[in-house]
Amino acid sequence: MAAAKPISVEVWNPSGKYRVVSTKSMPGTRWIRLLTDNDCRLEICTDPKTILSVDDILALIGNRCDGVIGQLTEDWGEVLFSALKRAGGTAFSNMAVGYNNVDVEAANRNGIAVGNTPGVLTETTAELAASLTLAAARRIVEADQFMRAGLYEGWLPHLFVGNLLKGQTVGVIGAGRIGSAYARMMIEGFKMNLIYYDLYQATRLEKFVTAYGLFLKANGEQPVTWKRAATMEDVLREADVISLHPLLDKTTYHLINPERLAIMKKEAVLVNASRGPVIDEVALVEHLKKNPMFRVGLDVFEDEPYMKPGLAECKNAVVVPHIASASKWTREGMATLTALNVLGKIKGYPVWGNPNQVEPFLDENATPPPACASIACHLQNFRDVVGHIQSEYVGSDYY
Ligand SMILES: NC(=O)c1ccc[n+]([C@@H]2O[C@H](COP(=O)([O-])OP(=O)(O)OC[C@H]3O[C@@H](n4cnc5c(N)ncnc54)[C@H](O)[C@@H]3O)[C@@H](O)[C@H]2O)c1
Ligand SMILES: O=C(O)[C@H](O)CO
Repeated sequence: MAAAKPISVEVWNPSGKYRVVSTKSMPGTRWIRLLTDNDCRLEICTDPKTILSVDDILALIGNRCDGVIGQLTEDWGEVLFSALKRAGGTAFSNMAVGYNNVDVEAANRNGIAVGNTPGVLTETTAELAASLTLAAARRIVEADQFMRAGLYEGWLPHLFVGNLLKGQTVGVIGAGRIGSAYARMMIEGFKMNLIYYDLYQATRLEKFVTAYGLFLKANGEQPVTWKRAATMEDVLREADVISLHPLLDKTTYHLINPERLAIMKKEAVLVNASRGPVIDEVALVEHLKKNPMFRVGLDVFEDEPYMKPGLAECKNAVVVPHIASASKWTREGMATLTALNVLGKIKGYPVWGNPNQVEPFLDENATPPPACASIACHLQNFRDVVGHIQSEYVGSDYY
């Protein structure tokens, strides 16, 4: 096999015993300190390419590498995991909670633990989903463009009329950590009623809505209500706003398809901050064109970084470039968790007991616990991944 092309890196703590590679520079410095203070030589890729190819990453792994911090845009399969194993590596962490870019079986075959970053991005991502909901419902982007184009001539009764959220129904598909956080924001913030669909019951979320409903009633206001839908179609038929928060797997690929779009309300708002392929984007573009009152807010796209033809021209779509977890605190925390996942595995630490409670790892003023913060897939601990890592925490009771 031809030697892989060298790729530029920035080296920290050159004499460190363990070699850790990060395929990207990440926000903050704590993650760097945690690794270098623990005898790691850290190499951060400085190649300006946005998405590294498998060959680029092979070059980074080289002949000796203990662990890699990678990105959701990279294709982590047999080629990379077997190379990492040959280089003596045991640890990989995705800088993301979702790891649909990772072939966990290949990682398992090669004895590589796979880490992810749950919890630290829950509120940040839910807040972006809420922002997209408001932007789509109240036509913020269209109105902004109108202003900047110098078209505003004065207040008019029909100008950019949108949807009121109060008293309407918010539908959540995938009421896990982020879906539940989003639901709470929309219910508490806008007094919306909830209908949700998940494989598991979101008991804590249900209790929250019940208690909030009682509070409103006691104060002479219309109480909010909740319903766990028996089918996804029930959510799509009943909700005025629908936000998608499941993981991407075979069961959620093209979950929103032409048939399901057809049963949604003509003036519904659909939001996606999960993964692009959860929506059949070609069908969505058709639907947007035929139904100008139907609006979407999209953070993710089927063929990122591209949009399907026609989407960019749809005025009833608000589109942002996969920035849902992009708050400073969250991105720095994600970097910390990925570093601690890799470091913990290299040091032989146990897997942290609850991947939904990662706060002890994020305290800047304390030494993190001697544990792998969140390992989604591990040779001796291949407990879920397909059945889902958080299977011990089912009931979606994270939030
Ligand atoms: N846009 C972004 O930047 C961004 C940021 C964070 C997370 N995400 C995506 O959001 C996803 C969810 O993250 P999370 O932390 O809330 O995960 P989570 O595991 O807490 O929640 C996922 C929920 O989806 C449910 N689910 C699985 N299959 C389903 C199905 N077929 N139908 C209905 N529900 C189903 C699960 O039971 C679970 O409750 C991630 O996997 C990731 O892909 C995107
Ligand atoms: O899965 C994730 O974490 C996001 O897509 C990036 O934050």
